Amino acid sequence: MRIGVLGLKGSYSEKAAKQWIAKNVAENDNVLEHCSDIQDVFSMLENKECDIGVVPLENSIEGSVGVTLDLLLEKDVNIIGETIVTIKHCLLSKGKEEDIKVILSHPQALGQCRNFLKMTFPLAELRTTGSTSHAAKLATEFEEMAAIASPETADVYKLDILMPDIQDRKHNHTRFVVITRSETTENMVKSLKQADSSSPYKTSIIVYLDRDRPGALYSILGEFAKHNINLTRIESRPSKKVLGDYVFYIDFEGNISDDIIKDAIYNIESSVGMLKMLGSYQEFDSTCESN
Ligand SMILES: O=C(O)C(=O)C[C@]1(C(=O)O)C=C[C@@H](O)C=C1
Repeated sequence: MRIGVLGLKGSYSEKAAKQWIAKNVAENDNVLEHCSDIQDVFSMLENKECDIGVVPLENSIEGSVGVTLDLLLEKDVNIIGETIVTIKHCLLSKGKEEDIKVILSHPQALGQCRNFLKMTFPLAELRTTGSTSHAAKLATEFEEMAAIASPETADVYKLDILMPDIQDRKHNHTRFVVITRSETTENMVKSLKQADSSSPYKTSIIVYLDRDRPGALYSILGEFAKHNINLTRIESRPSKKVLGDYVFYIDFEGNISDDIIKDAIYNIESSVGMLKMLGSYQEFDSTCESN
């Protein structure tokens, strides 16, 4: 299987992909296709240059990854899995702490270390890169550059860990989703390792209300309440049509093959402008977390 991941060798997305493959993919001849940014993962998938893609969706400190949310709506893809990676950012460089003038990383990682950067390197220039591993690779070129990336990345690019654990909160987790082209979803899901029946399912949808009216969102949420379906996440994103117009990303417990879920979706679909079914997939099981 060809798996599109964000970033060069050593990125957190690569770690997420390996973690998910180990649990869910039976075949051994898997090839990781390293993409320079999140758009590239979606494009490679669309162009059939990979079979699945692994992209970051949300982080416990910085929140949603907007570009992933937008592309989940725009592209003809489904979610077939999720995984959560513990993020431990380090400051990596081949120079010394006092020499650092430029700090590079993915915008999400810079955001997760915002207070650290302001307190410790108030004068450093911050530059964004497509991934944390790309930042690490660039930092190998100049002693005055440092990258924010994982400790494993230090080994890959032969950089020193100047400071470990620099994110602003002790606990830092990123949730990644595994995506496929819609036309291959069914076969792809069939080819995965036999699911452990005890692990619960989760379903993700995107809803556009179309017409702003009192109680529109309330009536959608009411369907979930009426069917006793537990929501795990709700997030709004601009529709990009006019200011103040939103699409809603909703995750909830249950599988689209369950009758109560089908029933709730049927009722919601008939009262909204658009409903995109992203997919039902097994919830990440934190009891088997490997990192
Ligand atoms: O740059 C990477 O290593 C990534 O996999 C991207 C990413 C993200 O977009 O959230 C993944 C995990 C961390 O939260 C920081 C960056």
